[in-house]
Amino acid sequence: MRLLNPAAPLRRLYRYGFRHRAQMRWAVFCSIMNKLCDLAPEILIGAAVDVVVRRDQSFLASAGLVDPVWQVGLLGVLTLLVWGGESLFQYLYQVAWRNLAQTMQHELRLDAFAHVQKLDMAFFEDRSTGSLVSILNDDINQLERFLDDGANRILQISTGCLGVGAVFFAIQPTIAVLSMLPMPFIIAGSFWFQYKAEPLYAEVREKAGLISARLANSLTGIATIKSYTAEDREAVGLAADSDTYRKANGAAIKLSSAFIPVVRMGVLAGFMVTLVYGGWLALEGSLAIGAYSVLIFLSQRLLWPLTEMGSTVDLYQRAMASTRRVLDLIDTPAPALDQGQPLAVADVKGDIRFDGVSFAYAGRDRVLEDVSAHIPAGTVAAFIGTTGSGKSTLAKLLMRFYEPARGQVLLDGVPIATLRLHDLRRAIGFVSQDVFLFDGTIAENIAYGAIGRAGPVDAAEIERVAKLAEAHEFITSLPQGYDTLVGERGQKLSGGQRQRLSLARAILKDAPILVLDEATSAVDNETEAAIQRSLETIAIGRTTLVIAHRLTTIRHADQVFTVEDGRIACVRGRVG
Ligand SMILES: Nc1ncnc2c1ncn2[C@@H]1O[C@H](COP(=O)(O)OP(=O)(O)OP(=O)(O)O)[C@@H](O)[C@H]1O
Repeated sequence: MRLLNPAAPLRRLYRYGFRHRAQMRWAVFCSIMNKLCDLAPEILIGAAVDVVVRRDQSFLASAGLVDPVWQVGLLGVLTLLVWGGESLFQYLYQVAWRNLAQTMQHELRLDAFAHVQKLDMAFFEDRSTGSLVSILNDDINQLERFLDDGANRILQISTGCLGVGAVFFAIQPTIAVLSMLPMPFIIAGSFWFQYKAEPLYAEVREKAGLISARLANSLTGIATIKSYTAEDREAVGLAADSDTYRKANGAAIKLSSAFIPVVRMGVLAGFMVTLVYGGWLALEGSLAIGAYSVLIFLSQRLLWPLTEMGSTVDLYQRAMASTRRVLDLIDTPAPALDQGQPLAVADVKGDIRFDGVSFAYAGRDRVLEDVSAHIPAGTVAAFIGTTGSGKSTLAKLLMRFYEPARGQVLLDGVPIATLRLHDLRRAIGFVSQDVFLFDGTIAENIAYGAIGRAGPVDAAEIERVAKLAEAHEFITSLPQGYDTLVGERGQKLSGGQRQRLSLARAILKDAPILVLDEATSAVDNETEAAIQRSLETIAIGRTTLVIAHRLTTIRHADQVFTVEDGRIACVRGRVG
């Protein structure tokens, strides 16, 4: 049962690529035809020897073509045809396999990425970005390497064995049986190798993922590394990870390198039988010289390709270890974004109710305990409280990044758990505590807020929301203005500038609910006061949740909820 396991990812891959089966069959056909054409010259050489030695007694003569000159002529034409056929099918199979590899790689990458985007937050918290990038990129590339060449090689080796075996049996069954005796051992050896190599390659891929994770982590935190002069420490960390990768590969290399010499000894045994026993038969006159030369040439073609089995199986194992990782990722259950009750954003009033909500992050103690809060439509609610008390968690539950363990969150009286996830999120403009900007221009980052909206966003609208977020002034003072590139994660901007762009983006979204989690914590008092004035206008007609530490931020709130240790400790009315 265990030995069948290595084929499982291949079967899964086949099922995955089933829609391309016509292309796969064509590629398989071309590979087989190429191999058959490739084997034919040896038979033609044998026939040529047969013609010149036995002339009008030759095999071709017995087939009806008596004149040796015509026999040689026919062999010439056949040689031309099979060489032409070999070249043609080589071209065709290469194009077919490579295109198939490109198509499947492209689709796998897109499907895997689309699926990863749907997975819930807890999934990402348990994995590093680097290791996911390694699956989405390196592992998918491994698959391309196998489909480019490995699949064709496996087919050609099998075709070679079957084709040559058939000719052997037709010419001299005893030699066929004897020379093929090592084959079961070689095939069993290949399975044994697969069995041994599978966990080794799985480990190699896992270690490769760890290196990617470390590199991504270190490069993201480069400023911290520099400020703590921790370059050497990071280099040591990478050296350790790289070393475990090297060692994991070392174990695989040891195994795969032993495979070819062992196979070669089996091959040699088969070849010796053909050479020596066939020679004796030819000397005795019971085997024609032409047939003997065909057997000698073909035994090479039969057995030597088996030495390639090692590298092919090696390539296969590496590819399957990667395929397993990619397909496992695709098979990870994800919440359905488009299931549930539809919600038209235009119909959302914005009445929010937390009803006896309790929640704990996976493996942690309770963060929220029986939280109940009602935020009527169109009002501003502020959440204050000590750091780590659970304020952001409330906002995340409203966004349904997580599901409560007990209780429920309701929007306009409907439990949000029953709503279509995408619709719910479209109804909320969310400025999270850790601002994230994409590598692109300022205008592109603001325009992100209009995704999903019909029609393009014009420059005037971007400018309008930037003004409301008090960002217009600093943007226009930059040499490229709205076309300024913000750098990865917006690192070419200050913290306060990033926050204002993130706010502008959320304002552009124009959602009936606005959640501001420490949205102005990094701007100065004067700018914040200006933003507050804008927010007062923006808040009209929508429900606003403000999470803040500064009292000035929540001055105009209709209600203030104080969160302490995961509970609502106090509710007050308007403070401003
Ligand atoms: N993804 C997570 N996994 C596990 N624990 C988490 C996670 N996010 C937050 N926590 C924990 O949950 C608790 C509440 O966090 P939360 O971010 O809601 O606090 P907060 O009140 O918004 O704090 P702050 O005012 O510092 O922003 C904290 O103890 C935190 O350590």
